[in-house]
Amino acid sequence: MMQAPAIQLSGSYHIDGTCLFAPIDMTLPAGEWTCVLGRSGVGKSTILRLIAGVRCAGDFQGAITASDRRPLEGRVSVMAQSDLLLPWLSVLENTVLGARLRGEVPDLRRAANLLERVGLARHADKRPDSLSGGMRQRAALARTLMEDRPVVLLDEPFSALDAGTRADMQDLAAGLLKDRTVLLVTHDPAEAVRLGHQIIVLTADAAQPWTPPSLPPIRDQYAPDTVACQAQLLAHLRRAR
Ligand SMILES: Nc1ncnc2c1ncn2[C@@H]1O[C@H](COP(=O)(O)OP(=O)(O)OP(=O)(O)O)[C@@H](O)[C@H]1O
Repeated sequence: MMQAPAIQLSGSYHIDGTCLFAPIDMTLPAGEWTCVLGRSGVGKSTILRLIAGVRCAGDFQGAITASDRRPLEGRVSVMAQSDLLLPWLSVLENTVLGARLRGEVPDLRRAANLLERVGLARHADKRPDSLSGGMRQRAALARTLMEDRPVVLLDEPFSALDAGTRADMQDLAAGLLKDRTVLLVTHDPAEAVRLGHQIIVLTADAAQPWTPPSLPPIRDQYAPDTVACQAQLLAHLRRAR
C-alpha cells in the first residue's frame, strides 16, 4: 500500500443558496481512524463525497488537501451502508469488480486471499443474495481492500448489522484497515468511542473535536472511561445542533 497521507478539509458548503455548513476545518490524521458524528442531514455524507471527489449537488468553497501535496484522485475508496454488491456476480467476481471495470486483469489469487481473511473463502462462488447481511458487508470490505487505497471512507457500513456481527465487523475492519487514513461516518457514539483515534462532532458551524479515551483503539467497550466517554458524547450529541 502507498503511504497514507493526512487529509485537511476546510471550507463551507451551500445547497440551493442555503448554507449547509459554514467554514469548517477538519484534519484526518495519517494512518488513523477519524469518526464523524452529527445530526441527520448536517452534511456528514456530503463531506465524505467531497473527499471522495464524487459530484455533489451543492457548492463547496474551500480546499481538500493531502499532507504529501499530491492529488487524492485514485487514492480513495468508499464503503457504504448499502453494500452495493452486484447481484448477478459471485462474491469473488464482486471482489475484483474494480479491476474489471478498469479493463485490468484481476489478481484472483489476491482476491481469494482477501476473502479468506474476511472469512468468506467457502462462499466465493455464491451470489450476494444467498449471504447474510454481515457476510455481504464482509464481501464489501474485501472489495474495498482489493482496491488497496491508502484513504478509506466508511459511511455507516455497520449500522444495519446485529450487535454481535457489528462488533465482529468493527474488529475485522480495524485490523484490516490499520495504517490507512480512515473516515468513519457513524450515528453510534459507542462505535465512535470504540474505534476513533479522533472523534469529530459536526454541526452547521463547526467540526468540533471530541476527546476520546486515552488508550488507543480498539477500546474495550465496557472499560469505565469508555463507558463514561460514550455517555458524555451521547449527551453532547443531544444538545448539538
Ligand atoms: N442530491 C441532492 N440534492 C439536493 N439536496 C441534497 C442532495 N444530497 C444531499 N442533499 C441535502 O444535503 C444535506 C446533507 O445531506 P447529507 O447526506 O450529507 O447529510 P448526513 O449528515 O450524512 O445525513 P444522514 O445522517 O441522515 O445520513 C441534506 O439536507 C440533504 O437533504
